[in-house]
Amino acid sequence: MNESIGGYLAGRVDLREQLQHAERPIMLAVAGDSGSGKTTYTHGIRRLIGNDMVTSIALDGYHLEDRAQRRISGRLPLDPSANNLELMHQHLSALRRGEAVEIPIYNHSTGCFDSPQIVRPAPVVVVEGLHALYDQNLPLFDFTLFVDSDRDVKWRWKFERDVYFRGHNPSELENEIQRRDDAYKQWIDFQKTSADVVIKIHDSHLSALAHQHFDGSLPENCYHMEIIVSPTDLPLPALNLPVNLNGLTQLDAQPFMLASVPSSYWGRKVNVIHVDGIMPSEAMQRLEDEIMELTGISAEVERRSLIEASQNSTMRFTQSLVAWPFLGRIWSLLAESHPDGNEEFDI
Ligand SMILES: Nc1ncnc2c1ncn2[C@@H]1O[C@H](COP(=O)(O)OP(=O)(O)OP(=O)(O)O)[C@@H](O)[C@H]1O
Ligand SMILES: O=C(CO)[C@H](O)[C@H](O)COP(=O)(O)O
Repeated sequence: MNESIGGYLAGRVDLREQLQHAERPIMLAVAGDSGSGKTTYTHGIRRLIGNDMVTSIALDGYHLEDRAQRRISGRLPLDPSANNLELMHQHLSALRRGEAVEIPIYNHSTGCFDSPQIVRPAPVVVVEGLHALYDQNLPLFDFTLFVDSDRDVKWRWKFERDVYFRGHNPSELENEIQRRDDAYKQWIDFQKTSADVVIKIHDSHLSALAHQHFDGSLPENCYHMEIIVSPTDLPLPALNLPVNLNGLTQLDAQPFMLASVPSSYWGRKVNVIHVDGIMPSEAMQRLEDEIMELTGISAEVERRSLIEASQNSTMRFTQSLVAWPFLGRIWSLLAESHPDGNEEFDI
């Protein structure tokens, strides 16, 4: 497989074209707590492959109770027995076979279930949910992610979003958030041990690295992110990140850190990529251009990049770091079946 991916990429095959002719969809699963950033951190995948190539499924539709029923029963949605995991598995299996499925929909604005919706799988299916990486589902996925935000960060995001956009009562939410801590440890957290990539998000560490006094200024939404990836020997193409070294010594130098640390994580060898501060936006743009060049979807992507220009460059960088090993997995699946990249592939 490793030799063939080089030949495959050398053939400069249009990734989108190949995915459209695939026998079955590529299945990506993202697990993590509510408000941890699952949708946010898979955004790079949508951006770099094209939204039209991706179907997203939220597993919240498989809750057995709506918000009002949960208020009475006292059950939390994190409890696996409060979800129809069997139906979820059947539906995910059908999607993997490329079949359309009528999936249940939970509406967070109303706290009620909407009518089920027919979902036809696009070439890439992104499955997001609390229990996405439960054992029975793992064989269905080609790539798995777990988003592991620090408690304080996660609850800050969740509280703000749930109160302003999901109509939650602040004091009820405060109560629920306390109760969710133990449930998270019991039923959700362990899924990180089987994920291909784990994203950890903490408040920025940069000021702690300063001598005597931190003199920089960090924007409000500045985080220290760790991307934990299993090292690969896939001969993926070089990706260059041009950083202007001169910029590091200028008066207006912005605080930024990038580090790669080989480590162990739950008995596995991993590389931990640390990102913190403000990534220079030209460097980010050049990196995205390189990825776009490789995936051959530039026109499509450029249009969307404009729409997303408001996102900060460090966030986009992290999204690309998450998307890159996923693209590597797709390339290796394609190469495995058709090293010359010319025929319909059968994965
Ligand atoms: N890096 C970030 N900076 C600022 N806000 C963020 C960041 N990541 C996520 N958020 C905010 O946190 C909230 C939750 O993020 P997101 O929707 O990605 O989480 P989720 O895990 O998909 O949530 P759920 O499963 O509950 O729908 C959003 O309002 C989002 O804007
Ligand atoms: O853990 C969750 C997954 O997102 C939500 O709390 C669950 O889906 C219920 O939603 P809501 O709190 O909006 O009623």
